[in-house]
Amino acid sequence: MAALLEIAGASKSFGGVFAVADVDLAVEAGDIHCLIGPNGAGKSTLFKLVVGTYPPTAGRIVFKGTDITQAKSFARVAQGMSIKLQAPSVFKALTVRQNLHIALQDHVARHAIGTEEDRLLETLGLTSDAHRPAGLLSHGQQQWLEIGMALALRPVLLLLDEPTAGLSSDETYRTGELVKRLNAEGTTMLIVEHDMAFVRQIATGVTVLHLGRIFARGSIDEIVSDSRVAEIYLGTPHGQ
Ligand SMILES: Nc1ncnc2c1ncn2[C@@H]1O[C@H](COP(=O)(O)OP(=O)(O)OP(=O)(O)O)[C@@H](O)[C@H]1O
Repeated sequence: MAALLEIAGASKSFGGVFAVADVDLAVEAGDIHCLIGPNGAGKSTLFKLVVGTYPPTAGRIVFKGTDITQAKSFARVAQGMSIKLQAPSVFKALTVRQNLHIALQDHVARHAIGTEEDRLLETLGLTSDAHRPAGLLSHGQQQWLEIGMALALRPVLLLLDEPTAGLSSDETYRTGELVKRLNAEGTTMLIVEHDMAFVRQIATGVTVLHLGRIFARGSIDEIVSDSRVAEIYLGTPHGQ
């Protein structure tokens, strides 16, 4: 069976400099696939090709068997793709429930919104915070709320860009448990991440990008025991 997401020979150049070069990557339904690599490796650019921020310079992106290489972002979302970007963008003055309401109102029948809000609050562990302004939540809780807003679309593929950035180790662990719970409920994930303990907690497969190209791929154990991978991290702020 074809992969849920297939990236084939994808490249993206900015003024002749390749940020992503000839990348092949398949994400199977049910995967939690983590994309790692040193600063400037091309992770964010590859993500942007998947979500349609811009088209690739070359190559193809196929989602659920449909070529979406030239499709606009909204069309990709309509087909079941959802993304949570790194920078939090919750409405801080509104309550947690109101934030979820806004995310849900275009996707769920009006009479079912309350039930869906309750379900998401429970999933996110935010039931007791439902009536608090989102701006008063901890940074971790705001990240979870944003994941909840991305889930309002009931995506089959959820893309998370560094979901643990700025989180405490406890919040990071809880984010990992949330990711695994969502995956068990049927959401496939592609996650850009730097925190290797988090990657170990969640990943079913790992791809390492370096200088825009696929450098290594495998299980987390294969990746962390690969001395070539250790070498490309040496001297970077994210050295593990
Ligand atoms: N819009 C752009 N215009 C020009 N160059 C860009 C643009 N976006 C990315 N680049 C370059 O492409 C390369 C890859 O950048 P990218 O942000 O994709 O890497 P990354 O792996 O996400 O890095 P980080 O972990 O630091 O976020 C870098 O050299 C970057 O400077």
